[in-house]
Amino acid sequence: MSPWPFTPSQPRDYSLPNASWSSEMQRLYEHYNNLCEMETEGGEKIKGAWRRLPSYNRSLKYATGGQCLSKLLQGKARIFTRNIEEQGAGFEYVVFVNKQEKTCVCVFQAGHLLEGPPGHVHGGAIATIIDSVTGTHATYLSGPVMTANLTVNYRSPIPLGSVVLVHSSLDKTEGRKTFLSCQVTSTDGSKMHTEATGIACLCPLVWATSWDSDGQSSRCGDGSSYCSERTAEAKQSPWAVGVLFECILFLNDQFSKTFTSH
Ligand SMILES: CCCCCCCC/C=C\CCCCCCCC(=O)SCCNC(=O)CCNC(=O)[C@H](O)C(C)(C)COP(=O)(O)OP(=O)(O)OC[C@H]1O[C@@H](n2cnc3c(N)ncnc32)[C@H](O)[C@@H]1OP(=O)(O)O
Repeated sequence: MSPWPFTPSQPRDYSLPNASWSSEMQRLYEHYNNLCEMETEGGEKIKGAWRRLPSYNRSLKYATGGQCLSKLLQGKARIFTRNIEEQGAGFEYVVFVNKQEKTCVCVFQAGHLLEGPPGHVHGGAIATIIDSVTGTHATYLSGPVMTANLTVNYRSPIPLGSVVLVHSSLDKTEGRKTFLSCQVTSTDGSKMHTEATGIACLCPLVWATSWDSDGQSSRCGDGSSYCSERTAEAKQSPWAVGVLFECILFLNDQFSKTFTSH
């Protein structure tokens, strides 16, 4: 037993296979997982182009937020796509990212609780998985973001219980904004189910704190008054500096837990 009473228990990683996964889901998981590790001619294992991102049912329990921040946090909060206990009933998915190509793919199996039209997946559930994938992809590329815009075109219905691929790709970055495109296709790529575009906006605090002491931004360098105003505001009041500091620690912690730990 740990001598430190606040050591968090190891959270369940929902991106790993479970008994509800169909053979197609399992096959695609293994396909992308194999691309995460390569074998050299000498038989040595090295990192591949792809990475599997772990996924948890809550973001805050495992955070190291301080006193001010913890007052703002919701103890009962759960990640929307991971809040159904029954395996296979809701969103079963795993996200892989390709750093070099700046692309991202999610293998998604839609459970029976996601029904919209009879026997098919609800449009809101489809938008949710797209938002989660593009949001995760943008966070991986740019840092913690909020979705500012999501435009969805539904092309053909997704049968309930089926497995589909959700592809996300980077179109461009512009200041605080990351522009992404997303397609939901059948697993053999022959059928287009849904197409979407989205704009993810870097969280204001992270943006503001990316300014150096000389007022130059490490991210945009366009002299935006937004950033310098926020930084100046934060510097004026001591409590704000505390909260700001805790938020930076928290975001940094979330980011590293999600994207750099395995
Ligand atoms: C807390 C983060 C924790 C991160 C943890 C990381 C771990 C990741 C782990 C697991 C990932 C799970 C993944 C889930 C992902 C889900 C994502 C969501 O569903 S987010 C919820 C839905 N989204 C909202 O509720 C946003 C509500 N909107 C806002 O808060 C603001 O509007 C915000 C922050 C988006 C922008 O507001 P402003 O006041 O900061 O800045 P302004 O000046 O208004 O906009 C900045 C730029 O963006 C453009 N912009 C804003 N909204 C736009 C829009 N709708 N369309 C086009 N452009 C827009 C503006 O024109 C401006 O552009 P110019 O810099 O001037 O070029």
